[in-house]
Amino acid sequence: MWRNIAGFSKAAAATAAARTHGSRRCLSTAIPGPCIVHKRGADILHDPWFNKDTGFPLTERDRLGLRGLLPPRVISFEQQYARFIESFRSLERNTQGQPDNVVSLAKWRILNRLHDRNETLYYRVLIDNIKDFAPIIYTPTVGLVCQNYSGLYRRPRGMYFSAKDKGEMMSMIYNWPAHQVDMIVITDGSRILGLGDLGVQGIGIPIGKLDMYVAVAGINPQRVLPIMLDVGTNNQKLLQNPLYLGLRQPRLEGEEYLEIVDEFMEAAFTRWPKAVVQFEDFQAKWAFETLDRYRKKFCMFNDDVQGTAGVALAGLLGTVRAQGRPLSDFVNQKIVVVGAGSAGLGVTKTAVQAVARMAGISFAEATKNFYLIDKDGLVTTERSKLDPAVVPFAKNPAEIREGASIVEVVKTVRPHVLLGLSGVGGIFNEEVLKAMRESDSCKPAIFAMSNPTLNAECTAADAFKHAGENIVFGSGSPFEHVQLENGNVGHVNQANNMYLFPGIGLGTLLSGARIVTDGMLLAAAECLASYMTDEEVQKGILYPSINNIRHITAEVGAAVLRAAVTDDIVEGHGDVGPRDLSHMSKEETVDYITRNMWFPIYSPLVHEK
Ligand SMILES: NC(=O)c1ccc[n+]([C@@H]2O[C@H](COP(=O)([O-])OP(=O)(O)OC[C@H]3O[C@@H](n4cnc5c(N)ncnc54)[C@H](O)[C@@H]3O)[C@@H](O)[C@H]2O)c1
Ligand SMILES: O=C(O)C[C@H](O)C(=O)O
Ligand SMILES: [Mg+2]
Repeated sequence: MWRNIAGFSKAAAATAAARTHGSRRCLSTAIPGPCIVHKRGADILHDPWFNKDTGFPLTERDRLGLRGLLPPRVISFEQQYARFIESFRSLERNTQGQPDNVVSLAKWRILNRLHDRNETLYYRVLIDNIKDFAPIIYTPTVGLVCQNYSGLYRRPRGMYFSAKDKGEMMSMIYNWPAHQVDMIVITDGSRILGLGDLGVQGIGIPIGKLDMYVAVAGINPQRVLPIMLDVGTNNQKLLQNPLYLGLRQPRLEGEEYLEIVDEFMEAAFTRWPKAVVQFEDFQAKWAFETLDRYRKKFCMFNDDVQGTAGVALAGLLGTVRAQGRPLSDFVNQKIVVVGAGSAGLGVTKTAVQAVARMAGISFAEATKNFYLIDKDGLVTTERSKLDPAVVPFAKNPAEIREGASIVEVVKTVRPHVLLGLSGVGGIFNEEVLKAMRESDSCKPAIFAMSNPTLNAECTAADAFKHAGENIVFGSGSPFEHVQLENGNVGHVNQANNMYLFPGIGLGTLLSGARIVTDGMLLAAAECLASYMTDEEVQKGILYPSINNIRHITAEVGAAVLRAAVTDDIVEGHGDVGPRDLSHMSKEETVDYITRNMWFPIYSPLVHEK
């Protein structure tokens, strides 16, 4: 058992993955409540939310005017499920030996077609097979999907607001057919994973993140909304592509840009005042600017800045535990962060704050053991035109020279941790990794957090091969565990914000918090950091298996909710008021959260005109 960084909450939650159920649209009951539908016949078959395909029982076929529109035999949900899994496995067999990209896109297509047809079955196969399917609907395949989006596009999903819609958004928002929206993920496509500016094609990211919200956090899929804010693109290849589906103009800048985002935020919160908005994959300058601009005004957070920071902090604390040292030793860890963008700066700032808090020193003093490297090398005070956001972390050039390379910094500093958020594949090369063998840590940690796979700073196999078999390893995209020469298995952690953003959104939503506070974000990180047992952490396992992600998400959601109560910003959710929330014990909060997580099962459909 260990105490967390703030020292106020208790350690490791049980890791047993409690399956969390909650019936469709009603709270968890053994028999699902009926679902009111305002359409009949073929219209129902074409609505993926209501459609049960061959699963419609005969009585429902009668009631809903479906008789004759389906083959006569009724197939059970379990049979439909098995049928889909079999077609997926057969696709795997039939594409063996084909290039990875071709196989990945084929898998994405088959899942996407199911999503378009039958949401209940889609989310059920996602939940039950999250380890296999997350890499398809999320990183890395989602990156490939975004790159090829204009060609893959078949039917719309989510909403598109473009620079041409200025002045119209307040009415456009009412075009969205669902009455209630709980979770919105928005991007402007300007920094999609490590793939750069993909313009309108970046819509794949909000779709993938919201799929995770449904599968992992149990957000009702009828209440999620992916948003693309198309303000143009600076990607010349896209601008020249005749099939490109976005605005063919350079990106708006300055006030013109902010006016578009302002207008969207006003429109969205006017229609759905209780929604939570997640900003995703905005280029650094707009990520920071919009976070500053909206975080006190709207219920929003930036996943790349804040979600990533929490996951990285949990990983950094886990690294200290993996060394067999007390958590208080975190203040002595030397940490090199490569990449000073929205993610790298968010991580560095949060980790420095944690050191300052633990050691009882100022933020400035706490930066001593942190080294920040960007595309021009080590950031020092000598650099001309220093970005104000990196100023607090700039080193004295007397310690190491301005612009020093990664390998130079690693050799000089002998860091405990080397963490990459640069978006540049392979920059933790053999020389850099070998230099980590001289680390002052008995268990050096390497986090290659950039996505997708080809943009990772190094592969898992190379990290264990060159940096040594005793390292702790984390990567943003999944890699296979590594068979080590010493007979052990080199564990690969997926250091990805997917372990936090679903719980942050869920806890915020179910508390009815007006805003997302630092206290809520810290609680999320602490919950993740304390989730693993000492025994697991000693083996280099810092995060739960993705198979347990629904469980950790409920725990994170509860931690976020309780922090919101502490910060006195909750307004309640549905029938549950702020007083009810504040009287819940920790266990009751987890129970409240899990009972409100949607779970895909067919409900009886009842037609109403
Ligand atoms: N694992 C996760 O959960 C997670 C979360 C957020 C972002 N990311 C990944 O992190 C990467 C960066 O995201 P971001 O939003 O910070 O991007 P960004 O564009 O804001 O920042 C990139 C940073 O990397 C630096 N850089 C570029 N080339 C470099 C080089 N050769 N050497 C050293 N530094 C270099 C840039 O100067 C910049 O500071 C992306 O690949 C993204 O997918 C991962
Ligand atoms: O999308 C991910 O997989 C993580 C992160 O948000 C990223 O931008 O890379
Ligand atoms: Mg992101």
